[in-house]
Formats: sequence, structure tokens, C-alpha cells
Amino acid sequence: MSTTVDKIKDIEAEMAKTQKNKATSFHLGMLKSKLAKLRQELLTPQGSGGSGGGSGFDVARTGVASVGFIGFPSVGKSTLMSRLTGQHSEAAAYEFTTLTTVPGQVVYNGAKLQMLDLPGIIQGAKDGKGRGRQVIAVAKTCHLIFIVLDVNKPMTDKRVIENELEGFGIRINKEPPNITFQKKDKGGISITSTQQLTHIDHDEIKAVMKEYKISSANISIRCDPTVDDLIDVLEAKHRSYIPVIYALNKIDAISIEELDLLYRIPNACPISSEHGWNVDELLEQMWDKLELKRIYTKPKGKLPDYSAPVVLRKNARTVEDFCNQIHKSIVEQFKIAIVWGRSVKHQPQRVGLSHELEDEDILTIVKR
Ligand SMILES: Nc1nc2c(ncn2[C@@H]2O[C@H](COP(=O)(O)OP(=O)(O)OP(=O)(O)O)[C@@H](O)[C@H]2O)c(=O)[nH]1
Ligand SMILES: [K+]
Ligand SMILES: [Mg+2]
Repeated sequence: MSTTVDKIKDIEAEMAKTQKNKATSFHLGMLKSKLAKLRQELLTPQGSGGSGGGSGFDVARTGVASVGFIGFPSVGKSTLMSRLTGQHSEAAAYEFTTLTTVPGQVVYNGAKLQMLDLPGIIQGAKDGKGRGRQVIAVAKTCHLIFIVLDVNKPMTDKRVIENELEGFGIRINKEPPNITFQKKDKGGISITSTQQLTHIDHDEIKAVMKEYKISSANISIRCDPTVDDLIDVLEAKHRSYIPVIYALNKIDAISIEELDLLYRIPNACPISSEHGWNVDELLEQMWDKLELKRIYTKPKGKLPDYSAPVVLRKNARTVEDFCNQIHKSIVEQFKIAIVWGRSVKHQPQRVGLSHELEDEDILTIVKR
């Protein structure tokens, strides 16, 4: 019997010799979906502990968000960790110095952020090479990833690492495709789109749906997706959309001319962990990417407390999230909230529990 890896190879070979045109698009759509399912199978082996996470690699999560450090061995992840957090993480000139997750903490703009120094990964990590799967599984649950690269060979390494993360279901610096499904009992597949589809045709979409055993559904597309985007939506529970900053480390070892070139790479920050050069900029970029919301509490009749904001993540920033952050019992006594700041039109404005807050809003809770 052929293994999953064999099956993947066969399909990849068939795809390589199939030209994309109108006549083959149904077939290609089916092949791509089969491939996605086999890859997923590879990541969740039957009867052996789920997604490959855990086993000493995952640590207790603290703070409002966590940032994972991913990179090849000896690019300077642990040196960066010690530099940012003061938490010593063993660093040395030999590869695989770090063997497990080392947590540390940074307090930035009043927010407690967890930093996770991770072991180095190598090409093939997602397929089980080294401890790569456990390492990437931890990164997959982070709110931000620093891909740490050695400036002496950043671009090739960058592609390899991105490929490893992608293969594990992580989508880098990307929003989920704007596609929604509504399954139906009958009536077939009906597709509506708000713009012209330039990467897929209806045959390909139907092939993908067939492969996922969906025979009747309304699909509403509000973007110009590729077939991979469509598959990502169907595999949504195995996908994580995570912002990434490329920390280009060891700039102390290159010339100014070489450094200029590095500044053209999007989402990158050149640094020297060893010398602490430009790590302030890295932290600033981190803050921007996390899109955290600092909410200042104003007790009735007093000035707001600017020293200790309640910090919310962008996907959990309602007044209810704010209340729960302080104490579970607050919601039960909640009557109304009075808000000043960017989330409201009138200053101040009375809002309910579902109101979404913005960074630096000021808020007073009125209890029943
Ligand atoms: N020149 C230079 N060397 C650095 C810099 N940062 C780290 N190094 C050196 O690079 C080597 C590896 O550093 P580590 O911090 O152990 O690298 P790592 O990525 O944690 O390595 P593993 O845990 O083995 O994956 C050490 O010899 C460090 O002194 C830097 O900014 N500049
Ligand atoms: K090392
Ligand atoms: Mg290390």
C-alpha cells in the first residue's frame, strides 16, 4: 500500500504534467484539494497525539499576546531573547543550542507580552525532521512570529522557512480570504462574486467542492481568490493567519551598502541582537503588528488611570471583553459604559456590552 507521502508525490507529478486550461481546470481543482487533504493527514497522524504539539514544547501562556521566534539554528534567536527580555536563554556558536521552548516577558506600552524562544528548525521540519513539527506547532498558536534570519544569507533561508510554515497551515501576513459558504440540502453549487475571478473558474470551484463532499451550497466570494485560498477556507480549522516580522540579525557583520539593500524587504527589521542595535525599532514594529488596544479606566468623578491600561487583542475588544479582563462578575452588574475616544462619534458616548473599543479609549463602567 502506498504511503501518504507516496500519494502526495504522485499527485504532484500529475499536476506538473497537466497544463492549466479550461478543459483541465476541474481536474486540477480536484488534484489540489486531494493534495491539501493528504498534507493535512500528514500533519495529524492517526492515533499519535493530534497536531504534533505539546510534549514539553508548549508552555503556560501568560500576558495578552505571545510572540514566537522561528529560524534556522544559530541565527541568534536566543541572543535576541536575552536582549529583549533579560530572561537568559543559552546562546552559543553551535547549532541546536536551544532544545525546548524558553519563555520570557516584555512589558511594552503597559502590555505584558510573552516571548517564546524556540529551537532552530531545518528544511523538512514540517514533515517531521528534527523537532520541527513541535516547534512549528507552538508558533502556530502565537499572535505574532519573528522569523529570525542571518543577514549573511537571508533570502534563501526566508523562502525555506516560509515554506515550512505554510506547509503547516500558517498563513503569513495575510487576512483570511473573504469567502463564505452556506450549505444547503439540495440545489447544487451556486456561486456569486463581487469582482471578476482571474485565478479560478467555476469548474475549478465545483471540483474543489466535490472533493470536500459539498454538493449543494451558496458560495459568496468578495475577493479574487486562488484555488489555494478556496481550499484554505474549507480547511479553516487547520489554518492560522499570523503576522510575521523578519528580524534580519547580525547586521554588525555586514557593510552599510549591504544594509541598505535589506531595508527594501517588506515587513523586515535589520538588527544586531548581540549589540542591541535597532531592537527598539523591532519592538515598535511588533507593537504595530499586534494591533493591541489599550483601554484606560476612569472611575466616576475621577481622572483616568493612565498608568495601568487594560490591554485587549484586536479580535476580542468589546466592552464585554474589557469587563471579563477585569473580573468575571462585572458583566452581571453591568448597566452601561461611558466611552471617550476613537471608537465613538460623540465624546463621551453611552455604549453597551457589544461595542468595539479602539486603542487609547477611556471608559467608565456604570453598574446596576
Ligand atoms: N555577529 C553577531 N553574532 C551574533 C548575533 N546574535 C547572535 N550571534 C552569535 O550567533 C551564535 C548563535 O546564537 P544563538 O543565540 O545561540 O542562536 P540561536 O538561533 O538561538 O541558535 P539555536 O538555539 O542553536 O537554534 C552565537 O555565537 C552568537 O554569539 C549578532 O547580532 N551578531
Ligand atoms: K546556537
Ligand atoms: Mg537558541
